[in-house]
Amino acid sequence: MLILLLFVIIAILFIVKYYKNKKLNNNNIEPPGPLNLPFIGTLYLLLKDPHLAIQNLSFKYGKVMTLFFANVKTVVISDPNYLKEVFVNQSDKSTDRFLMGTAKLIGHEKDILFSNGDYWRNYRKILAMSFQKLKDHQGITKNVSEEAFKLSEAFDWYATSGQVVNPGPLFKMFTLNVIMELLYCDRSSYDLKEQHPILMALKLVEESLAVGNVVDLFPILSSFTKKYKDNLTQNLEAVWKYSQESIHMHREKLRKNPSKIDDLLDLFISEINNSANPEFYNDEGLYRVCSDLLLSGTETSSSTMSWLLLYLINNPNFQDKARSELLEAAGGKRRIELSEKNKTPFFNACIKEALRIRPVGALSLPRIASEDISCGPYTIEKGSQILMNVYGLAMDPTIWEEPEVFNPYRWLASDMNQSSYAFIPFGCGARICVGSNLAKDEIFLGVGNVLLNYIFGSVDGNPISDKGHFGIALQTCDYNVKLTKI
Ligand code: HEM
Repeated sequence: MLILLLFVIIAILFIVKYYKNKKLNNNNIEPPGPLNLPFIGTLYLLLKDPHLAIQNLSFKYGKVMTLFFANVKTVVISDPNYLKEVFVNQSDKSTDRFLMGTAKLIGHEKDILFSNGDYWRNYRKILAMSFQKLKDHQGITKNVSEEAFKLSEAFDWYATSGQVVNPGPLFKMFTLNVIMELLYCDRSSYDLKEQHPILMALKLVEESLAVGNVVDLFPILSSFTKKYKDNLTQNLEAVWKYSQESIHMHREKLRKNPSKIDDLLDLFISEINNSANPEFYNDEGLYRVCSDLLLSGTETSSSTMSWLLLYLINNPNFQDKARSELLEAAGGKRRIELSEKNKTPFFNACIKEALRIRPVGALSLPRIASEDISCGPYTIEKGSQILMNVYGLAMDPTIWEEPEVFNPYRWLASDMNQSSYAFIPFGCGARICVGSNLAKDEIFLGVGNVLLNYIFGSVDGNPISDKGHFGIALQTCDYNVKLTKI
C-alpha cells in the first residue's frame, strides 16, 4: 500500500513538473532535453564526468538543450552561432551570473566573479584597466619572468637526484606566487613541505568548492552541511584578512608616493584614486577582488600548464620541436622572455591546442537569463541558468578535424577558418576572463622555461592518461614525470 502511495505521489509530481516546464509564454519553444525527474531533475545523467555526459547529451538533444540541476532549469549552448546570438547580440539579458549559495558565500555579491549589475560593471572596469596597464609595466612583468626562472630551478633537484616528480603542485606554487607577488608582495618557497598559511587556507576553500554544488542544489541538506559552510567561511576569512593587511600597506605607500607603482594592487588602487567616483570603491570590494584573483587565477593556469606538459610528454616530437624553437628564439640561452613570444609560433600553437583540447573551464561560469532570450528557434526562459559547452565545442567533429587529437599544427594552417566562438576557453561576451593575458603569459614563461632546461618523459615510457577529472576545474589526474637536465 505504502509503495503504491509513493508511486502515485511521484507520478503526480512528475506530471505537474512536465507540464509546468513545457509551458512557456507566447507559445515559445523550450530547448529539448532528457527526462526531468522530481527532486533530482536530470542530475541522474550527470553523476560522473559531467563535461563528458553533457557532450553526449548534446549529440542526442542538440546544440541548445535543457537540463535540470535538481530544480534549476539550465540551458546548455554548444553552437558558436548561438553563443554569439545569446552572449554578444543579447548581452543586456545574459551578462549576469547565476548565483547559488556558495558563490554568495564567497563574494557576498561584492566581488567581480560573483556580483552583478552596476557594482560588477564598475569594479570590472577598474580591474580590466589595471590588467591593461600591467601589460606595459616592464617592472611587474619582469617579476613573472623571474618567478618562471625559480620554477625551473625547483625542478633541478629532481633532475639531479633522478627522483620522479608530480609537476602539478610545482605549477600551482608558480601561479600562486605570481598572484601573491602581484597583490601581496609575498611569495612562498617551492619546498612543498613549507607551505605559506594562505596557501593552506586557499587549498581548503578549493576543496569546499568542489563539493559546493551538491550543497547548493539541495537546500534540504543545509542542516547537514553547516560544518562545510563554517569551514569555507573560516578559510575565506583568513584570505580576506590577509588581503586587508596588504591593501592597508599598499594604500599607505601610495599616499606617500602616488607614482610608486610596483604591482597589480598598486595599479588597481591608483586607478580607483584617479577614477571619476573613487568613493564608490571601498576596502570590502578590494579584498573580495583580491580573493577572486587567488581563486580564479591559480588553479586555472596551473592546470592548463599540467595539460600542456602532459601532451608534450605524450608527443615527444612536439616537445623536441618546441624546445628547439624556444632555444633559437632565446638566442641559445636557457631562459625565455615574453619579448621573444612572437618568435615561437609552434610553441604558441601548442599552448592554444592545450587550451582547446582540455579547457579547464569546461562549462565556463554560469550566467542567468535576466529576461527571455531567443536562441535560434528556441527561447531561454527568464531565470534559467545558462552554460557554455566549452568542452563540447572543442570536441565537435563538425568544427575540428580529429578533435580528440592533440595537433598544434591545426593552429598554423593558413586556411584555419574556425569561428572565434568555437574556441572559448576564457568564456565570451562581456564577462570574458579578465586575466586571460596574464594566464597566457604565465603558461608561456612557466612551461617554456622548464622545457628549455629539461627533457620530460613519463615514468614507464608509456603515454600518460589524458582522461582527467572534473573538480574545481577540468584537471589532469595526478601524474609523475622523470626529467633529464640539458
Ligand atoms: C588558463 C587560465 C584561465 C582560464 C581557462 C580561465 C577561464 C575563465 C572563464 C571560462 C571565465 C568565465 C567567463 C565568462 O563568464 O564568460 C573566467 C572569468 C574570470 N577569470 Fe579567468 N581563467 C584563467 C585564468 C585567470 C587568471 C590568471 C585570472 C586573474 C589573475 C583570472 C580571473 C578571472 C576573473 C576575475 C573572472 C571573472 C570575470 C567576470 O565575471 O567579469 N582568470 N575565467
